[in-house]
Amino acid sequence: MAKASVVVPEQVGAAAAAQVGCPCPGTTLFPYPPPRAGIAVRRKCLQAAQQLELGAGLRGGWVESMRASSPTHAKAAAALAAGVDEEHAAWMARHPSALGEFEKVVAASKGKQIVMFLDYDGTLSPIVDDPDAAFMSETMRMAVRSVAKHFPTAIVSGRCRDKVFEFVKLAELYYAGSHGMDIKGPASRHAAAKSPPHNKGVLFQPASEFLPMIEQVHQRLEQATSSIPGAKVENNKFCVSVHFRCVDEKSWGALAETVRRVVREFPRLRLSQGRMVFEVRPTIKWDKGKALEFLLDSLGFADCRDVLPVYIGDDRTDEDAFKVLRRRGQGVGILVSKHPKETSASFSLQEPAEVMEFLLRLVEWNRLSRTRLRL
Ligand SMILES: O=P(O)(O)OC[C@H]1O[C@H](O[C@H]2O[C@H](CO)[C@@H](O)[C@H](O)[C@H]2O)[C@H](O)[C@@H](O)[C@@H]1O
Repeated sequence: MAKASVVVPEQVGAAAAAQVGCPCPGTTLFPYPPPRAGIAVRRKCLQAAQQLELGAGLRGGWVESMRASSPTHAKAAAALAAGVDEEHAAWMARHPSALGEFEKVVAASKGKQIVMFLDYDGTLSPIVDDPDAAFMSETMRMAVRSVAKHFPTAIVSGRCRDKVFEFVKLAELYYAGSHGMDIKGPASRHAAAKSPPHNKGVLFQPASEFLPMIEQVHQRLEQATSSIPGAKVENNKFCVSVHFRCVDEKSWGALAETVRRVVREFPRLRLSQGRMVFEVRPTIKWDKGKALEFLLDSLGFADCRDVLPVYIGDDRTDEDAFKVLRRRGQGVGILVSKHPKETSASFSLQEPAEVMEFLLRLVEWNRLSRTRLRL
């Protein structure tokens, strides 16, 4: 494991929260130990594609970048054709399987509290054409439920929080929707009683002022892309996704140009790219990495050496969280990918089925460790 040692974590989450106006920086929002029931909380082309910032001069590279966003598309096909297994082997040596190296992962947690962070699409559910049909299997749900019984567990997704909850359906988890811009803790009668009815259990929404703007850009994007067959615009509350998975490749240039033109009308919004999707979001300095730190702080682990955050994700937006773990020198970043990708994660898993296996092994390992301690 690249970063097995623990460094003193800074209170970056609290500071970041303060930066965007968190009402309660440095405060423990989520009581710990975690609730049993009811307590209130992804070479060159790829690099160029990390951020399609407006005015970045990447016009010519947009379609290349859109191709690169589908690992099963150009890069993988080219790699297979050239028979470059070596590249894959070298990548696996740098990012070994979290299952193959399971003992190393759990050894890093010795004497520490594991906190689980799980991305949704491509991590807990397989990637499908229709974003509204990205269902999670019942067996995966049971695995996540078991993990949450042992460790505080959060879902960190680009999706709107309500939508990801509809898919996951587990009230005992922490949810960070809209790429971390909408954070909520587990359902708790006590906390709900204290919250205004419209705001039950909501802990942090650093981009609330952008809501009207997101509505506007959503409408403009729907209007502007309606003539492009297969384009789908998804309102994720504090951000908007424009999907091109079902758009004919010949129309990708036109779609990219359209999205770019619309987003230019909104200087306080920025454009980036995920897996066959454009992401439009506020320019605030908030991402999945900041959400991870916010959640750790809120759980009472701000200055704690005895915590091991484990973050599993498949997308470019998950890289922000992997970078935070590297910077802190604390935790385990696991990228879900069958293909070599530039990543700051230390380990890899190939697909959601392996994520499930990993989660179940973790539960079993923890159960056995606790039993051994009792004997
Ligand atoms: O952070 P995540 O939970 O991974 O969300 C990122 C985006 O995921 C969804 O889109 C992706 O999955 C779809 C369903 O498999 C697929 O059709 C699409 O091509 C992928 O990009 C979601 O629909 C987006 O809103 C999220 O931003």
